[in-house]
Amino acid sequence: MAVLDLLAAGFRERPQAVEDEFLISARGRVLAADVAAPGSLPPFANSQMDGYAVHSADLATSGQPGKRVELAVAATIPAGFEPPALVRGTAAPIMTGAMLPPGADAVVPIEQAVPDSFPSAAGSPAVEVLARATVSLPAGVPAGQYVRSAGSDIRAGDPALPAGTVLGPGQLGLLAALGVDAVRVRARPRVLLLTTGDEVVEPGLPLQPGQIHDANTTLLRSLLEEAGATVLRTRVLADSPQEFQHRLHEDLAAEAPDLVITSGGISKGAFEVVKQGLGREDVEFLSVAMQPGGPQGIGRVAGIPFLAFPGNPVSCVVSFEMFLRPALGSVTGLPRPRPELTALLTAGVHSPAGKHQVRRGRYLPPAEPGSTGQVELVGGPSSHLVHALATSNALVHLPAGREAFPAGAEVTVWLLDR
Ligand SMILES: Nc1nc2c(c(=O)[nH]1)N[C@H]1C(S)=C(S)[C@@H](COP(=O)(O)OP(=O)(O)OC[C@H]3O[C@@H](n4cnc5c(N)ncnc54)[C@H](O)[C@@H]3O)O[C@H]1N2
Ligand code: MOO
Repeated sequence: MAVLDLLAAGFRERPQAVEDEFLISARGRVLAADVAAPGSLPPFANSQMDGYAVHSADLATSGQPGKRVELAVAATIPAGFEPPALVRGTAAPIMTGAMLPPGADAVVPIEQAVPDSFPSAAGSPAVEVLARATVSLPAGVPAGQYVRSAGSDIRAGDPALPAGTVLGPGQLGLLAALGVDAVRVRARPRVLLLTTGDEVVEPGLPLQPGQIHDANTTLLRSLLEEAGATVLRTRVLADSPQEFQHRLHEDLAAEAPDLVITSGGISKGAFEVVKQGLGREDVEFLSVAMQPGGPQGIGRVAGIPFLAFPGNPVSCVVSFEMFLRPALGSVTGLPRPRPELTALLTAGVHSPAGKHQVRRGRYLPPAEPGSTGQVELVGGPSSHLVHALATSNALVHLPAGREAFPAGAEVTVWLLDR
């Protein structure tokens, strides 16, 4: 809740909370305003089949079923042309998607005609091909048969998509069909992501003794982007509080983000760069009764929302999922991609009584739909276990106030792989 208040206030204060995005790069974005259809779909009555456009009255039933009618063949109507009116007593070869000629009110598929195929159009001028004297068609064709009438999908001016719609392929396809090439979407929260630690080295660079590769930047960037935020800048900063403070203020002055996230440097050691560097800022460092993700920092730096996550990679993930993802969802309008289920533990486990422990696990769906699945814990509770994280598909909640969870105990899991 504190994180949501912090983020929502900051995001609302930002002048550009919406932006225009071309359709081609709008997948996954959230519509900021209702979109009304600028035109109808289909825009004109057209044929649903390759066949003959007819006046249904010319094929009115006047005898037994199976009766056929011979009609004179009119000029062919390919897709993409505006045809002349259909003369009574004639049938015009028409292709799927081609505009129905004025007067025609039905289409007979080519399969029901005699002959039941069109001559090849290769090399012929489009509208003059397929000249044939007459065609035999079945009688008793109802008006409207195989006609896709104008506006039968959506009418001009009708609501197409409401504000708040998440733009997936179907929604983007509709907008494209309507001729819309850009949409107003909610702006993405912009994040400055700082990782700290003298021991932390970018992936790809060699390690000296005592050093480790930076997992947190990649983990947190991926989580942020998946949750609809954009990362303005990332940095790996050394354990110098002065340099940390200097760089942070420099970055904030260059381009103000909506949120700053740091990882590391906030617990009880001698070199807690974030804690020491922000001594005079409006940031509170606290200990949450959660494991991993116990040490946390929250506040504002130069008025900008600020969160400090602990340095262990799994602590970052758990902090993100518990505190930041719900708050980000509220400001972006994106749904939470973490289904919450109940599952039965495959083996018993102990958890510290005073803490909400979040373990990693593999969720196994139930054999019978409607019954409860199982979850098998992967790795131990320690927050450095990135391999265990990578081979898990769920976070497993062991709530505070209970120490023993026997095999078969019901627990809440959040699925990670959706
Ligand atoms: N005496 C105490 N020691 C510790 C406590 C405590 O309460 N008392 N809390 C422990 C817990 S829990 C955590 S979590 C960590 C949090 O410490 P910091 O936030 O200060 O993080 P660091 O010390 O900088 O790093 C912790 C750990 O994570 C590794 N790390 C840091 N950054 C990265 C990165 N970008 N990629 C991969 N790994 C990273 C770092 O090397 C450390 O191993 O404190 C405990 N200690
Ligand atoms: O709380 Mo720490 O985040 O266990 O690793």
